[in-house]
Amino acid sequence: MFAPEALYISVAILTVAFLIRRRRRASSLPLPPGPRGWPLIDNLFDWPFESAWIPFAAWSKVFGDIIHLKIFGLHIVIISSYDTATSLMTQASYSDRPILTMVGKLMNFTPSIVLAPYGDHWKSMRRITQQSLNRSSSLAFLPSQLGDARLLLQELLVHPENYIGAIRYALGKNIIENTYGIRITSPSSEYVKLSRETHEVIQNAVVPGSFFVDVFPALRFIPEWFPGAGFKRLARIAKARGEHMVDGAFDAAKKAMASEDSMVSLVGNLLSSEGPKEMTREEYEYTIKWAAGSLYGAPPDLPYLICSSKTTSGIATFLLTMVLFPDVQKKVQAELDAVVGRKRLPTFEDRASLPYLEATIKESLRFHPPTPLGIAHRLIEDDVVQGYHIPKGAIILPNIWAMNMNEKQYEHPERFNPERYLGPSPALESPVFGFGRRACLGVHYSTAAIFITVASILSVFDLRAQDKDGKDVEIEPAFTGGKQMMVTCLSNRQTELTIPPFPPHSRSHPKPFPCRLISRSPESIELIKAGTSML
Ligand code: HEM
Repeated sequence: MFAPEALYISVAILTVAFLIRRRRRASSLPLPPGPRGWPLIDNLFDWPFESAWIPFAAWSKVFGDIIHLKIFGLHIVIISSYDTATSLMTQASYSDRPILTMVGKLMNFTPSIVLAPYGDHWKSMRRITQQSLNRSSSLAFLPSQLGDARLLLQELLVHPENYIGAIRYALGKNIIENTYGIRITSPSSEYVKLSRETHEVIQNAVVPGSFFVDVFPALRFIPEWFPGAGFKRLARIAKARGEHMVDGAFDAAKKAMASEDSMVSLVGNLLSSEGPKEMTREEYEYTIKWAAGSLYGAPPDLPYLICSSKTTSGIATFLLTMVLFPDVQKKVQAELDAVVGRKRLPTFEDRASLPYLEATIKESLRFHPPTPLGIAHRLIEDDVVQGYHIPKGAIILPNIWAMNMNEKQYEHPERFNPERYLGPSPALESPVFGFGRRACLGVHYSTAAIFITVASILSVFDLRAQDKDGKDVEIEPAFTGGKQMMVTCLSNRQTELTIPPFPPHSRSHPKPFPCRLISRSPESIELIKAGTSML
């Protein structure tokens, strides 16, 4: 007679046997190839200090698309192939993040979406954020994005030299308003200031080598009064500011909902709904608070909290390419003039009729991605890939920059050529928004922001490679690079990072470059001045 118990037991035994065998088999296989290290310190001295994506790309030509490095026992795997990254990083086992000590544990930012480990809290935050940021829901943000682009033009008319600061403020204002429904009226508004102040203390904390706890996570247990334990004091201040920022903005959003001129916001919409049945109201509000806190902010260089910074980097690279390649700029403007004309400013309705501009945006993101090494994932269990053993706990870094420079994928990848995205068989879009279950949640929102910002600027301004006196200057394009990466990995050897796996400098943006914004005509100036009243 058939006994179901016997079947269950047999299946369980076979599964365990399979897993043990797989594990044994996996660990008997070779690790992926990579530079040969030294005893004990492994590849410590191989680790590139500057713009690591470039030497990693050169190694991939020698070792192949999967490179292995080890630093004090920590396995790091760098993937340079789009197909391999896509097939691996969509799997649940590749969807964890490294655990952080200073920023995550001591400063308490682990509950944010970007840092949260793969698990229930992260899944709930991701689900509710996706509800508001998916393709159709993000259409609700377009009117405010258009309004902020018009305000930006007015600011650029008065202070054209501060174009990066003005763009950063416009994007940050828009995120805070849409997330919390709190009205932001100037760069000195409370929640912009709070975000900047939190940023200041965290920024100090992530400077590599400043704190031994970066390298020895166990030091976090020493008391604050102990000589040399200044980092504990800093962590305490950052934690308090972070809590004030995340909790304070959440409470302000609740108050804003009750006010007469309340704005539609992500937090407001979520709080108005019941939430999932399996969650208590308290759990649901905690999830909303951290989901919102993860999107919050205006200042740059805080990629683990501040999403608008990557959009600013993307726009800065676009503007750089416009001054580097004036012929492309002329073509973009010719298209804008043909579709929008010179008597009004662009709107989102024009987007589908501006394929050359869309192609130029895609090409500038490919030309230099805002996060050339993505954001690190962490492997939850042993795996075998192309006959190599990838050990549990390995840090997985996708080399997006190398993928964008792959000759097999892109003809003359070093050339800036928007045409590759036009025609019947356009090139592959660069994976700048990351991979799999952890892929960027802001893709629709941020591509809309990039479109309306650059379309608005180019319809009324010419961008020239000139100094402030109007003298033409040669531009040698240069991008910020990633000094922190080694400290990141050092401190992560116990899978507890103090420096994030995506430290400030893993976000890369153009180094300051001369760029003069000159209004295209007297009519352009009138359009800018009338811009917001025409909405
Ligand atoms: C050009 C602009 C942007 C770029 C290039 C970008 C890129 C990325 C990348 C590479 C990741 C990591 C994906 C991975 O782990 O594989 C990421 C994660 C994320 N992004 Fe963006 N991002 C941008 C703008 C934004 C904006 C504006 C928002 C919010 C409105 C946002 C929200 C997020 C969130 C919440 C995550 C974490 C996802 C998770 O860990 O589950 N991003 N982004």
